[in-house]
Amino acid sequence: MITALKHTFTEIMKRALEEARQFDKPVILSQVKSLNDSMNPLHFYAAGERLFLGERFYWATPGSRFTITGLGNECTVENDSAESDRFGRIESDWKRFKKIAHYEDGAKSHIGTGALLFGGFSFDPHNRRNERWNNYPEAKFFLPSVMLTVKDGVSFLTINRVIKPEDDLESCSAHFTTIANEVLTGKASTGEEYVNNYTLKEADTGTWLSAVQKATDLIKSGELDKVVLAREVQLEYDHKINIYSALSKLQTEQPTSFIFSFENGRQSFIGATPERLIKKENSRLLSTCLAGSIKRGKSKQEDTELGTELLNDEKNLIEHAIVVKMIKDSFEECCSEVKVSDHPQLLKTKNIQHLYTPIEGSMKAGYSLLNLTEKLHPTPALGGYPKMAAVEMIREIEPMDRGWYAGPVGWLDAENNGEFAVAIRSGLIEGEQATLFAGCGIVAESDPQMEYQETLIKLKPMLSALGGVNHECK
Ligand SMILES: C=C(O[C@H]1C=CC=C(C(=O)O)[C@@H]1O)C(=O)O
Ligand SMILES: [Mg+2]
Repeated sequence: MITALKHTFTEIMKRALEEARQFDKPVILSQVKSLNDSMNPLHFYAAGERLFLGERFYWATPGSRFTITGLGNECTVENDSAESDRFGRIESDWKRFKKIAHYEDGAKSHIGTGALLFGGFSFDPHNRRNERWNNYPEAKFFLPSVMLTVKDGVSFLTINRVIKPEDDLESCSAHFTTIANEVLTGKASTGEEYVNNYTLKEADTGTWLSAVQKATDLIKSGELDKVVLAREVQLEYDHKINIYSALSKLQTEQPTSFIFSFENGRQSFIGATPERLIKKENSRLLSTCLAGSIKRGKSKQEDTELGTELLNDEKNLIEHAIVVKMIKDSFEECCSEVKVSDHPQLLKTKNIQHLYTPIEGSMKAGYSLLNLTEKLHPTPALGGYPKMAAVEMIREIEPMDRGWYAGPVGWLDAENNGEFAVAIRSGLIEGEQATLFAGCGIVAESDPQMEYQETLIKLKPMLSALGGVNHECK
């Protein structure tokens, strides 16, 4: 529970220290201020490089209406459990912390301020591991040292400290003062603008096409209804990739998507995903069924015609309906007042149009955000249907390790409100190298070459953000 008290911050710190000593357990103390001048969240991210390189995150909802930017890591909540309890363990480890928040300068408790965890989950803990994902375990979250939350143009600064029984008042107090001084005066270094010289490698294209063919055969023989198969491409630059510049481009070019970055040591996992998995605001739950795709038109008229074609295309409608059914069934189990429309709409991003059905409900007692995340993941937009058969088929025939691609990425706060998106249209970046991922829902009517073309469109947002928009994959 967050406790907001009208005491001076020193008194609150003393109380947090006493509690830590009395129960011999760390206490999270959060100081939240509302800022008079709004801050640019990406500049804040860039300014954090000097002190917090390797421990930063960024999250922006479509249109940047809500952003959280975290710097530093007060504590990591993680597990490498291959069992289904990896979600529940994050929740119980997080609940175990006593949290005390102090809201200053008229700031009130807002969802997404105060103590908050940001991170994500891998797609499939049972899949083989590629060593590039070594620092991304099955579940990993950071409690930032300092965080900027911007909601509808209003900025809040949260400073967190994990207070341990052996801490003293002076060092705690110095932590809050130093961080506030550093981040409010720090200058953003946005890095070098680069000329994009890179080479692109597509691994296993033939293997992927055969996998799609095999999947359609198995679907036709009745083994399952749908499976999502993904592939990866590797980019090698002649300079270090500028993450700030990539995030800025994603933000400008993909305004209908969630923009995220999880910087973890020397690697950053970033992307612009149009697909929300789950959002919880008090008892209100929202999810998005997004599956079925077509390219954008070159003219307005062609774009509308393509959209109409998608809305009436049987193969894509089947791909979409399987997702709606699964999410609706899960919502009906966990929610009252489930609302879902009978027909999909179109969701357009810069490069692609999708079939889109939002779904909402009022969460029943006994469920939680991470509960729902576990229940939904992977939806048939990322895994397939039935779930287990699809995930097993992916393990068997997809020629790669997805790591965190297509897994849930997002945040939860002290009240267990929060939001997760599915980490598609994404890439893992380290130094001069990037690995980008894209997948497609395969149903009986799928044609391998058409699905391959669909992956090319899905790679475009990240290729463009990294400066390679005109590259045509083979
Ligand atoms: C798996 C991906 O997209 C999913 C989300 C929307 C549409 C999809 C499709 O039409 O195939 C995919 O299910 C991806 O972008 O890597
Ligand atoms: Mg598709």
